[in-house]
Parts: sequence; C-alpha cells; structure tokens
Amino acid sequence: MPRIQLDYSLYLVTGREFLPPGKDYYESLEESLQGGVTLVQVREKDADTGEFIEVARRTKQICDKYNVPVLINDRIDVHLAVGTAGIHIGQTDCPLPLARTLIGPDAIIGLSVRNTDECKRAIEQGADYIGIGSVWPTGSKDIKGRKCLGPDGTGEILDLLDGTGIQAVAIGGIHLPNLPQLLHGSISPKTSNALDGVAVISDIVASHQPRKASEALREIIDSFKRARKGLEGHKGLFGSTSSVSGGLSREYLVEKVQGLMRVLEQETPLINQLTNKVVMNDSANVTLAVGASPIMSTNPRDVYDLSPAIGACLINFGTVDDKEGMKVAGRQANVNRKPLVFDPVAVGATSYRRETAEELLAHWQPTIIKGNAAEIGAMAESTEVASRGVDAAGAGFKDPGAIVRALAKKRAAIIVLTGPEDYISDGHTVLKVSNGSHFLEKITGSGCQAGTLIACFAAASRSYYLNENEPFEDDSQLVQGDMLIAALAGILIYTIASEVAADRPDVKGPGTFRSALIDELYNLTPEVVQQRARVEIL
Ligand SMILES: Cc1ncc(COP(=O)(O)OP(=O)(O)O)c(N)n1
Ligand SMILES: Cc1nc(C(=O)O)sc1CCOP(=O)(O)O
Repeated sequence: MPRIQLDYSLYLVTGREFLPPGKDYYESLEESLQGGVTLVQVREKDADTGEFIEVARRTKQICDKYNVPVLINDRIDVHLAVGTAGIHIGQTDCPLPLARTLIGPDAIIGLSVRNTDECKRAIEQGADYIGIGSVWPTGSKDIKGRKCLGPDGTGEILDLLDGTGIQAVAIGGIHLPNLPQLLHGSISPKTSNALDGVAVISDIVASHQPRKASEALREIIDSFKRARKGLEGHKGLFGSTSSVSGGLSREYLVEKVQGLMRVLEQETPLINQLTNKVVMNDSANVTLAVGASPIMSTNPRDVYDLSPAIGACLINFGTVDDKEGMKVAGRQANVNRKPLVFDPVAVGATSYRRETAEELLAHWQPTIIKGNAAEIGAMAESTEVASRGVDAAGAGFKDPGAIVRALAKKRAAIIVLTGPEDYISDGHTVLKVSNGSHFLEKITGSGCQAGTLIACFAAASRSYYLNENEPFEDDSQLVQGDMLIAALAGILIYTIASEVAADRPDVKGPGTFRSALIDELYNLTPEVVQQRARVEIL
C-alpha cells in the first residue's frame, strides 16, 4: 500500500527555544496551524525522552484537530511511542534502510540532504522526501563550515529528483522576504522541477503572531503552486516568454519592441538605479531620453520605502559602494515583484567583487543579468575569457549563444551578453543583435547605460502586461511581463541610437558622440527601429 501523501507546502519545524518571551508553545502551534501550516515536525534538541514524548503527544493532539500530520525529528522511539506519521533523520542519524526496518513500510521517512551526492543516496535508499539545506545562513542551527546552497544550489539538487516521486522541501534561513526568490530561483535548470514546500523554524516560531506569519508564507507558496499547475507540461523557465517561442520572427520581436517604446512614453516609470559614480549622470540622462524617470537612491531605508512606487530597479556595482542599500533594494524588488536588473561590473576582476556578487545574489533573485564577455564569463565560471577590469574583452566566446543559454538556466534569469554583437537568452531562446557604433567603446559607461535602458524597458514590459491582463493572471514568474523582449528593447534602442548618432555630420569623436547619443535616444522613432534592427533568432 502506498504511504500517505503529505502536503509539504508549509512545513513547520518546532523549536520551543525560539519562542518570543511569554509565548506559550502550544498556543503558538495552534495559531500557526490556523494560519495554514500543512505539516509539523517536532524537533527537541535538549529534552529528555519522557519530555520529548509528552511534547510530541500534545503536539499531535493539537495537529489532529486540523488534520495536519506530525513527524518526529531523529527519534524513532518517540515516533513509535506517539504514533506519528513518520520521522525526519539527518546524515549522521540512524541509517535510512535501518530506520525503514524499524518503523515499517507505512511510515514517512524524510532525510536531510546537503549536496547532490547525498541526494543520489537518498534516492537509492528510498526516502519519501528530502530536506535540502541550508539554503541561507540561519541562527536556528549550527551550520558552521557548511556552504549555504542558495536557490541555485537547491535547484541543482532538485534536478536529480525529477521523475523519482520523491518530494522536496528547502530549509534554513527562509523568511517571507526571500521566499519568492527561493521558489522561483530554485526551479531546476534542466528539468524545471520545483520545491514542494519550505520548512521553517524561526519565521513562524519566533513570531509574536504565528498565525499571520504562516498566512503570509502560505499565500506566496500557494500562488507559486497554482501557477506551476497552470504550466504543467511547459518545460521553459519563463512562462510568458513562451508567448514568443511559437511564431518567433524578427518582425514579431521588432513590433513588440516598438510597442514598449510607446508604453515608456505614456507611463514614465520611475527607475531606481543604484549605480556607480562614474556613470550616474549619463545614466540619469539616458533614462529621461527614452521617457522614463530616474531616481538614484541608495540609502537602505529610502530604497525600502521607494520600492512599491518604482517600475524597475537597477543594481550596478561598478564602484562597489552601498552594499547594504543594494541588498535591501534587490530584496524589496523581489518582494514587490518589480524587475531587477543586475550589472555585475568587472565581477571577475577581484575576489572582493566575486564574493560581493555572490553575497548579493544570495539576497535576491535578479530578473536580468547584463555583462560584457569578461563579466558573463566570470558569472558562468568560464575561463574562456579572462576579466580585464571594466572594459569589454573583445568578441569573447567561441559559442556565445551556448554560454548565455546555460547561464540563464543556471541563474533563472535573462542573460544579456554585450559586445560587438549582443546575445540575449532566457535559457530557451537566444537572440543576437548586430547593431551598434564603434564609438560605444570610446565613451565611458556605455555598458552601464545599456543596463539602465534594459531596466527602463523591463518596467515598460511589466506595465504593458499589467495593463493587458488581470494582475497575476499568470503567476508563474516572480516578475510579470516579457523580460526577454524588455532586454532586447534596451539593447536595440541603445545600439540603434548609437548608429544614428555616429552617422551625424556634427559628430567628430567621442565627446560629440556622447551628447549626440542622448539626443538620438530622445528622437528615436519606432519606424527607425523597424528599419535598422538587426536581430536574429539563433
Ligand atoms: C525538513 C528538515 N530538513 C532538514 C532538517 C535537518 O535535520 P538534521 O540534519 O537531522 O539536523 P537536526 O534537525 O537534527 O539538527 C530537519 N530537521 N528538517
Ligand atoms: C533544522 C535545520 N536544518 C537545517 C539544515 O540545513 O539541514 S537548517 C535548520 C534550521 C532552520 O531554521 P530557520 O527556519 O529558523 O532558519
């Protein structure tokens, strides 16, 4: 007989030591069940056996009222004594095959998994579900010396589970603000497998209002799951991008870009740009030139307050200032489901930059990552193109399309590789743009300005989607709107305007080109884009 199916959506792992002062454990538990917890694990690290059994027995009594199953952490004897649905064991606890013999065929066994090798063993040994962790740093368990997996490490493990029927939850450092990033960013790159739920201690247990905390987590998980259900059979990463993958043609793409140009002019979205000092003024000017409105706020409190009002956020860490502001801005962009463009300037040039990029990416999920060959090479951990500071490293890769496609899958983001030709991918489709003037290499910050324009068009694409659809009708993505088209629009508008500027008789060199570029961005019409766009679908 198959074992009972559990709902892993919101898995509460108990921890009496984390309760707020004065809060009763059983009261907190009951409130969290009312808020939508679907499964409970009793985890008692300091109780002796008698006390553990008593806590588990009363926990089960309360959970029974809500039809929520209970599992026991580590202790087979406590499970047997109380008659719970099963156990959760770690890598150094009772081996899984022995546990199965002891508890019988019907009980659930969950196993902690920290890497792909442990996952392969969990599959061989027949775990019912795995707990993947730690996703992020946590104060609830000593994980010293272990590398946190992040959403992408979680996704690599999820890949192995596809087709096995084994369920998966993630655990460790999961809180309301990073939950959307985790759910969306961990969709496995190869198979599109996704988490079945999340396990949390402190976000619920340490809350004064565990019911509200659980309700808020459940809402995000449920909407993610609803959207996944709607997408069953769809193997692409980005649901709405699939709208183009059918009859994809140059004409279709250009028409969409022209549409976004009109949206930008009509809506004037506010684009918050945490960017570097060298390019700040030019970035603000190109934003205005295409019809959006720039704001260059970096203070953590200010970016937090601004986030609901902006159309998109750009994080360009060129001079690596304002790291705290970047963390808050990116996370709030995720929370408010605003497009987030990441420009990891010279990321491969120093270990500090590499570590900072990883630290930021552990805090939020970018919608679009833009870089030159050296930067994209560093992000993809490719040694094919060595980083040489902020300047682009020539033509770059032998097969740029393969690099952007693979990195898009790995990071669950649109990737834009700039250079003599630009390549854009959502992990599925690869677009190549062959526009642009040689003068772009002669002015400072041309890559940064391209990033700014991508953010402007990402805001336009989101607005367009929300104007045309019920809010979150397609809830499969963290950000609504076609972000592949947005990235294409940013690149096309910038490179075509650069060609028009370079052709002007009054442009004599980089200085006059720089001013002319702003003018031509301002004057660019959809008709000129139609005439000049050199876009190929690879
Ligand atoms: C759902 C879930 N996942 C992982 C763990 C960690 O279990 P373990 O590795 O046994 O560590 P302890 O919880 O015993 O400290 C878990 N408990 N639940
Ligand atoms: C119990 C546990 N196991 C982990 C693992 O990585 O296996 S992390 C963890 C603690 C989870 O607590 P919080 O939700 O407060 O971060």
